[in-house]
Amino acid sequence: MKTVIIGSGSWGTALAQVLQDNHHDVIIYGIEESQVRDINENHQNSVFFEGVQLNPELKATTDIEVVKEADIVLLAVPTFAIESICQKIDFLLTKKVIVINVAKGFHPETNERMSEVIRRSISSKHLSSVVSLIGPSHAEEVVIRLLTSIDSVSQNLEDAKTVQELFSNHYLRIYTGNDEIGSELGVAIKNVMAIASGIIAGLGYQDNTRAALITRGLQEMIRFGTYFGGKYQTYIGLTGVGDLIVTCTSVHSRNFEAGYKIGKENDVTDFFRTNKKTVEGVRTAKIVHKIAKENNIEMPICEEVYQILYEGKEPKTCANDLMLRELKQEF
Ligand SMILES: NC(=O)C1=CN([C@@H]2O[C@H](COP(=O)(O)OP(=O)(O)OC[C@H]3O[C@@H](n4cnc5c(N)ncnc54)[C@H](O)[C@@H]3O)[C@@H](O)[C@H]2O)C=CC1
Ligand SMILES: O=C(CO)COP(=O)(O)O
Repeated sequence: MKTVIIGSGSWGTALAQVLQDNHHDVIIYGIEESQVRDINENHQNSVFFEGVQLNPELKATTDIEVVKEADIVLLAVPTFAIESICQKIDFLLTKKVIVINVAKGFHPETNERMSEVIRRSISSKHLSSVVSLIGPSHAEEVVIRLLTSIDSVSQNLEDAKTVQELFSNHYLRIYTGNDEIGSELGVAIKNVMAIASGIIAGLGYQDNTRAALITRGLQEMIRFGTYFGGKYQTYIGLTGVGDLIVTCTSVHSRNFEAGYKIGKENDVTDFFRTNKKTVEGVRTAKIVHKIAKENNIEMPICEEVYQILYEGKEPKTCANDLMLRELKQEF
């Protein structure tokens, strides 16, 4: 089975290396010629992983026609690019493929989850099923083969198992699941919580505050996810609390890093002026704000992050408002 990974960024490269380590037939398609050359000639992707030597067998190409040979296509591009890349490959696919999604967030205009976008954008004659391969996994750790566990989630459990077997090895353990809604909503919203976690760290708060944020953030994820049909159980798993912990506490998290800068400066202006990284939680905060409002779902932490990012509210004031809002029973 041949897998084509679309996207030569950090996660696409790390996951391609997993398949190469597992001796599967895999190639990366990238639009950045310099990254593709770096992988092929230097066995590095130095923009993302400074000083890391990749599996020397790993290959990349700038030729999109390579998807014609694919049995499995893994989309490792940011959420905003998923629809356009699906439309592009749909013209080229010659048979039914499993499409693996790893992006975390929503379509920027329609607010659909990633699996929904993919099913709408690739014709059924080319799509066997969509599998989301998601969970607590910083590419920086997977690429140096540090022990990691994530979920292979699909409405089609057989295809989820195929993906589980393909990627599992001594440093990456994959579980299967079929709660597509709960899992995809969980990994999207945790990015907003990671921004919040960075903000409180930037403001100078410490461990008590972070523990409170993670716990109450999880409650918001459960409230939102179960409202739309996600299972409660999913939120005590890898795509719930697991991914929430890793992004709220890790130095690798770009969402945390963004929040930290905003908290430290007590202002969002410079972040928007300078940021060039993929920080999915920024767009997700806007979408969650809209959906929560329309459906009357209480999301106080997400709402404060939205206010900071889009309404110019001062982070210090947000922290204060969260502490002093109406007192509640915990459950
Ligand atoms: N980096 C990580 O540790 C993890 C990332 N993710 C998710 O994976 C998704 C991708 O993120 P990263 O790889 O981290 O981002 P990245 O910023 O490291 O790389 C994104 C790559 O996508 C490419 N790209 C953008 N538009 C494209 C298009 N139309 N066609 C082909 N390539 C295109 C860019 O050239 C870049 O190489 C995000 O939704 C992220 O939340 C999920 C788990 C872990
Ligand atoms: O999703 C991730 C880890 O599970 C990556 O997090 P960041 O996008 O914040 O770097």
